[in-house]
Amino acid sequence: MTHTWSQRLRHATDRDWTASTGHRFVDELLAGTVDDDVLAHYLVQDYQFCDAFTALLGQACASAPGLPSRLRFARQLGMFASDEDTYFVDSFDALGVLEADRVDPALTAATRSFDQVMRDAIESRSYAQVLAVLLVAEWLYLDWAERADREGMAATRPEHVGWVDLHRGPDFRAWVEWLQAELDANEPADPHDKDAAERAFTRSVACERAFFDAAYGQ
Ligand SMILES: Cc1ncc(CN)c(N)n1
Repeated sequence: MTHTWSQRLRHATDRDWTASTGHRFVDELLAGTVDDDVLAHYLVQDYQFCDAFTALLGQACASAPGLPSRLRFARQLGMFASDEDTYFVDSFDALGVLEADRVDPALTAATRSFDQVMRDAIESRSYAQVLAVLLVAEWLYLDWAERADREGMAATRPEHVGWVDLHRGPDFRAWVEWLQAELDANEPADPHDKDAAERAFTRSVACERAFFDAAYGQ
């Protein structure tokens, strides 16, 4: 069976990928047992992740080869600015997160590393490098959130269920499948660009794992 470029990258990073989708944080989120301090810490860091992530979506829009792709990113940016931001604000309120931690928290090493990966991709302006990082961030999240469909979910609190629901369902799945097809359709002919995109993919998967670890202070 032949595999696409994105499938090969996914298999090459299986160790960090499955450690992320099967992470204790995901187990506890789905079970509804994640400690409030752990969740608050994770969400505070993730809100900062969202800054570079939004810029990355903007760069994808700019680097895309034409209007249909640009419009796809523009739609996703709109969703990100509405539904996802509302989730953060509501969850910060529910968890009693202080204003200073919402706007200017101390960043963990994991957050800084992921931020650097995203900013490197932005600076490259390479469509493949930008897509590689975006695809990991969305595909890996779809993969763990769909555990709720496969295994069921005991969680009921909006802070728990909301984070799962933002990363599953037909619209999010279609977005991830589109990103995957877009990366495969834009595999660079330039070996340096291709190599850099592969490194960006691999670094991103490692960052996802470290990001979950950091929620527990590891
Ligand atoms: C660390 C991380 N990775 C991915 C996602 C999903 N966009 C996220 N919100 N945070």
